Amino acid sequence: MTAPHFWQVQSGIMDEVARPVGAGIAESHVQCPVCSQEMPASAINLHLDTCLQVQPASGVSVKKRRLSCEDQVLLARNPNSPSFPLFQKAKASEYQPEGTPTTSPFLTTPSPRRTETAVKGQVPSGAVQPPKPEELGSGHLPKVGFQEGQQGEKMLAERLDGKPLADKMRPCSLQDYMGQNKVLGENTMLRTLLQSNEIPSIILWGPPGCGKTTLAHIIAKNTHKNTTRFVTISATSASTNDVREVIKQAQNEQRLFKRKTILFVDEIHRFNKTQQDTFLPHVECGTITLLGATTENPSFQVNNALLSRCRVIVLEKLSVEAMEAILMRAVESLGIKVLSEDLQPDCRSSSASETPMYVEQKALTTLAHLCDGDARTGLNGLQLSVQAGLATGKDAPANIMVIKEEHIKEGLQRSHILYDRAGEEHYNCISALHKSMRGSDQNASLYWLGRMLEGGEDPLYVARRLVRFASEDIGLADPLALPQAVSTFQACHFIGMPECEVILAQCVMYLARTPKSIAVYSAYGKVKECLKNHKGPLPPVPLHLRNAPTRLMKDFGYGKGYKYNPMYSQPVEQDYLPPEIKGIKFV
Ligand SMILES: Nc1ncnc2c1ncn2[C@@H]1O[C@H](COP(=O)(O)OP(=O)(O)OP(=O)(O)O)[C@@H](O)[C@H]1O
Repeated sequence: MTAPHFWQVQSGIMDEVARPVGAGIAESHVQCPVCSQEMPASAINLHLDTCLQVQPASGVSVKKRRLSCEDQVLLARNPNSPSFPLFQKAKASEYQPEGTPTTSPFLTTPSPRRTETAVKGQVPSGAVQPPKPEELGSGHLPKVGFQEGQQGEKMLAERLDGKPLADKMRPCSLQDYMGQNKVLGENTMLRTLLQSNEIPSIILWGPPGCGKTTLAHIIAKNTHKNTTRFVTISATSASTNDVREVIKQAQNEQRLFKRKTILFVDEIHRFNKTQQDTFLPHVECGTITLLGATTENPSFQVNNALLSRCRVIVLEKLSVEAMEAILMRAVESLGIKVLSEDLQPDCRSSSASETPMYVEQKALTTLAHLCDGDARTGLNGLQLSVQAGLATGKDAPANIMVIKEEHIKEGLQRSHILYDRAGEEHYNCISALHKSMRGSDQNASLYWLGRMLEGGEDPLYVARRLVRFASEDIGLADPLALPQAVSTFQACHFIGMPECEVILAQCVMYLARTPKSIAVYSAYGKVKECLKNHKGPLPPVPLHLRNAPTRLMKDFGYGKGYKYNPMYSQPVEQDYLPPEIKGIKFV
């Protein structure tokens, strides 16, 4: 049986290889577009690899391309294996050393149409350009030697040009992936799975810059067999149609080429529930292995059904030690020398044309502390400092540039405080503030207040929480707390930031110091509980407690027998609760 022989022009989001439509139904046959030989659909992939190396098809340009890490790993394992990853994140593009043979037949320049229709934010892996200096990067930059003088300086500038240093330094292997020992150390579930090459669907949850995207790429590379391909999309830019297209392509790949798809969805929490639902059946049946990354608590942001089909791996902020190792690797790759405290820069080798660059060890340590476990912030801070050093380097004495602690601090001018006003950190910090005030710890209370305000929190949000606290945790132990908190809210409303920070601090200290009582809060809780648990219709309001504004109501007995307390000099014997719940105590 001969399969139809027209070439399907797929939408560009995933396509770089034209392939026969209709092939693959019950061991159908397809015709090789290069040598016209017919063969089972399952064999076309391997055949094309060999065939195209022998005789490239006319009209199919077999261009040399920068290989991604995935390709390199794949080729190292099996130089003849087909390789046509259909997505490649621009930021993950990797450096292909000159002269490395490219054996994949499908590494072609995409048609303009395909490029145009590419998923926003994605670069089809066929979008091949010769490597530009700013794109060089496979997690290791070629080192720059200062003995090359101004040329070395120029090369250093070029290395720093273009893509951010953090992207260029993205590790390709677990050896260069620092920290996260809790999830990647010996005998951890993830490491065992990686070793066994069997990867389930995973949600990587962690703060920005802790290495979620990087780890997903490493996982994909690790499992990259002939039978797997890696596709990435970002939930910030991909539409529902893009998701459907990815799934359709994954199904085709499964059906025609028996290849599974590992789909990396960055910022998966940005997809709405419907979009997340789209993945469900395909994750369930194994067409797609989902690797999702999120900075938000997945229990709130990821569909429960999807969550139950994935393992959640929690990544933490990178430790200072891990950050130091990451920075050191970048510094080495850039050819910058590290200056420990007792060492002086070596001027002897610098001629008038040379501008060697050094970085103080102390500056690196400070940067590792300041970037708050976010490797991207750390690497970009380093990049800025080096670039600033290069810009002013000409004036440096003896043509030596030393990056000092103060340069690093300037490079990190923006607030490095991690605080996501819309996300989990917002709730974590307000909870910490509430608990510190409850524990009457003024110091801690002020600290958490500062974390929020300096991170850009809305002061009125904090003020509203203080009003609530004044009642919930202080209540009648200090009835002045509530007016204090309400005044604070009003004052913040009048004045705004930054002036209102001291007003908030004053109120926080007052609330932390003052005595606490939850009597009101818990009593009202019991009332709610009583109403919720009441079986049958709620008891009517006793007649003597009812108001009787009309004659008819009076005739019905409303208000009858009510004892008006001010008329009595003695305490009045009277029931105020319905007889059905007489004697119940809330206080
Ligand atoms: N554990 C790590 N080891 C080495 N480098 C790392 C590590 N984590 C992050 N990096 C560096 O930081 C950069 C940013 O990391 P990555 O994109 O993986 O973070 P992320 O957690 O996905 O962040 P975001 O949530 O903001 O997308 C990487 O390109 C890499 O250079």
